[in-house]
Amino acid sequence: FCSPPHGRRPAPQNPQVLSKTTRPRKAQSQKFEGTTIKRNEITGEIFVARVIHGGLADRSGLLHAGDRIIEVNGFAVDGMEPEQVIQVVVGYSRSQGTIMFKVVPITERPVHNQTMLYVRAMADYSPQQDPAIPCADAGMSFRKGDILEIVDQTDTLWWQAKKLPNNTSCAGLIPSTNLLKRKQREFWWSQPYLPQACIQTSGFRRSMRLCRRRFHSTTQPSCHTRSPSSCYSALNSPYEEVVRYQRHPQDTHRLIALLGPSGVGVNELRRRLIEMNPNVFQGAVPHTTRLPRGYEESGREYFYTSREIFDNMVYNNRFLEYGEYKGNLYGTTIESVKAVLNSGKICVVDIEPNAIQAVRTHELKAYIIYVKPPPLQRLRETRQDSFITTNYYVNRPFKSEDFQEMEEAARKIESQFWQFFDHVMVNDELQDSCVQLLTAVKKAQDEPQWVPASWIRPTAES
Ligand SMILES: Nc1ncnc2c1ncn2[C@@H]1O[C@H](COP(=O)(O)OP(=O)(O)OP(=O)(O)O)[C@@H](O)[C@H]1O
Repeated sequence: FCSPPHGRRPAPQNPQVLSKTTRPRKAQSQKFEGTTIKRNEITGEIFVARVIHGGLADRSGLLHAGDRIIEVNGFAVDGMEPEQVIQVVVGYSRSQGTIMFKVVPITERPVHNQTMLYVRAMADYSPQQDPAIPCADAGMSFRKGDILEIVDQTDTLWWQAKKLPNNTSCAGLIPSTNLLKRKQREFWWSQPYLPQACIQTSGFRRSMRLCRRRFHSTTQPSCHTRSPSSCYSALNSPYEEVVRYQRHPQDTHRLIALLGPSGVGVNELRRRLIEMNPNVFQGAVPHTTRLPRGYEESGREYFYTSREIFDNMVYNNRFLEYGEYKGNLYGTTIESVKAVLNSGKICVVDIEPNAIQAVRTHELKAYIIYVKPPPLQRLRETRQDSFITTNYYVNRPFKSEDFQEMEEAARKIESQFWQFFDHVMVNDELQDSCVQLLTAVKKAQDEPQWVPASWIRPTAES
């Protein structure tokens, strides 16, 4: 039982007496009864505010939202505070094990004709830190990226949901989309203005420009992505509707997008995956405005184009991401990725976080794998014989600062983009990581996955 402060008065009908036999040890939990109650402030009458999906009251089918509670074990509850009613219920269930409610059922029960809805949480939520929740104990916390099954949307403000994989039969309260948006808006306005709030990537991956990024104001490359608002905004929808999707063997493969902090090894992993089986995996050939070198062939290392054509392609939104490095433009087009997918191979790309929105589309159906660095000590041990390439040095040994920088970048990426990751792997031992990656890629192609509903039922926006 749990008690929100106020309530409307529903129309009463004939009183009924319902009894429940309970086990005393569970009596202190609101899940025990699985309802919340409220008091009509004018009449002092006590009503069932909501019945928690899967809770005891719901399973018994005896109590419904809007029912008026008159007595608990012969004890009249009119005029009492909801908290006092709860104490009475808890007291009786501890001492006697049996609780008898006398209720006046609501005349018109709300019709539950909604279909089951699954969503991916795009924000974190903790009922314990939400003073507005009608009952914190009945609330359900979630982290961004969690898949939630919405089981009841009758209340416009507070929905009932279960977290998947389903390890509990009883639902919890979560804020509705509108309510959570309102909370996010209020939070957003209460924050000081931060011009650099989005992750500022210094360039784009080595695989595209074949030279490692390094922060330096004069040579710092700029990076752009296809989506106009590439930074995930707090004002976007807090829940994304998802559906279970399994690729049909005749469909093109899902794009595999690897992402991680600079130097963590996404390019190495991508390269090894393709090398392991070039008949199955392939990268997308990027475009560049730089001149071809002696051994290079157009369409193999790069597609070489003039700046004018490149600009035109940017204007026509043909790039997933593009950027400038040392005076030359580089970019990966959607067509280049599609060409690999249409050839029947699995396209593997490494992307900057800002390109996430551009690959999460109906046509590419990207499966995003986040490559996380291992703890500092393991980084030191595993990267002893490895080299990084910077703007100043080609292949110099890793330094402590590189590892710290990698950890810091990982923290920022995770805090901003975790909800978009379909799979997270730690790049510790390289051999193990390759096996892990291969397994994840196979799963992405052959097993059912949660994907945005808009990919399957395309809307005007997708
Ligand atoms: N698990 C690992 N153990 C040891 N060395 C690794 C491991 N993973 C990657 N490396 C090495 O670390 C170096 C950096 O890797 P890589 O170039 O793939 O980084 P990256 O994530 O693509 O970053 P960037 O795109 O900025 O170059 C390479 O020399 C690579 O061989």
